[in-house]
Amino acid sequence: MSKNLIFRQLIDFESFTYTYILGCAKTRNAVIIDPVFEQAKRDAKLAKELDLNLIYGLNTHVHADHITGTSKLKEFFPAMKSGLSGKSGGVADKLLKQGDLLQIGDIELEVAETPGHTDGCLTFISHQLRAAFTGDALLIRGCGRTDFQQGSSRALYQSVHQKILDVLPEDYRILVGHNYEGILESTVGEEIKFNPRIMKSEEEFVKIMSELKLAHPKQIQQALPANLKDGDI
Ligand SMILES: N[C@@H](CCC(=O)N[C@@H](CSS)C(=O)NCC(=O)O)C(=O)O
Ligand SMILES: [Fe+2]
Repeated sequence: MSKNLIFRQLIDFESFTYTYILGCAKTRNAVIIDPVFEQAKRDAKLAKELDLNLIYGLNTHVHADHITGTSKLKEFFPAMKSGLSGKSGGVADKLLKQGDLLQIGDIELEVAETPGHTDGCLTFISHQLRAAFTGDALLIRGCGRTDFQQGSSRALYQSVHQKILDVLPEDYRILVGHNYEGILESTVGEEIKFNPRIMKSEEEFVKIMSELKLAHPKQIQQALPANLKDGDI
């Protein structure tokens, strides 16, 4: 990892959400990706202890299973700008799209649109960290469900292949939105070799996804309306 980067992964044990802080060691500016409302105090305390100034709070998508911490974090970092896909239907300080580059001190974060789990899913790519923050589009040995929020299995299949697995080097880290089995991260090469859903043909993938039959997330009724307003509850 580049010496100029500060990187932390945090977990919310209620929703098994991973939150990431990526900071520039020189300017001390930092971004937080997918923070959770109930963990905002913890995240802000850690950022301050690391002498980091959160300038962006990004959401990979409008989460269905927890309320985002982006609005709450502004109580601790009033100048922080939230970011969300312009195609999500939600509000944020910065509406992001394919190809946007976010500058965080000396760190650059590239925005890739990866719809399918929701129509406004984004993946954030850091070439300095050699990592992709995939949200729920690509999970470790899995992928996001496609049965609500304008989900589309075909769109997800194309997104994950065309924007992540077919184009990024095999050593790039895959930093996901959730893992329910305690696995922290993966790599592009590992997912190409072992992902049992996405490495099938598109037709097989569509069938697998239609047969998942998962229960809806417990917090979906509160989470969706709150997250469309940036977690401002
Ligand atoms: N049981 C959890 C929700 C589990 C779930 O639906 N996870 C989502 C990501 S959060 S939108 C998903 O896409 N899962 C795919 C999979 O294969 O597990 C709860 O009640 O919150
Ligand atoms: Fe999700």
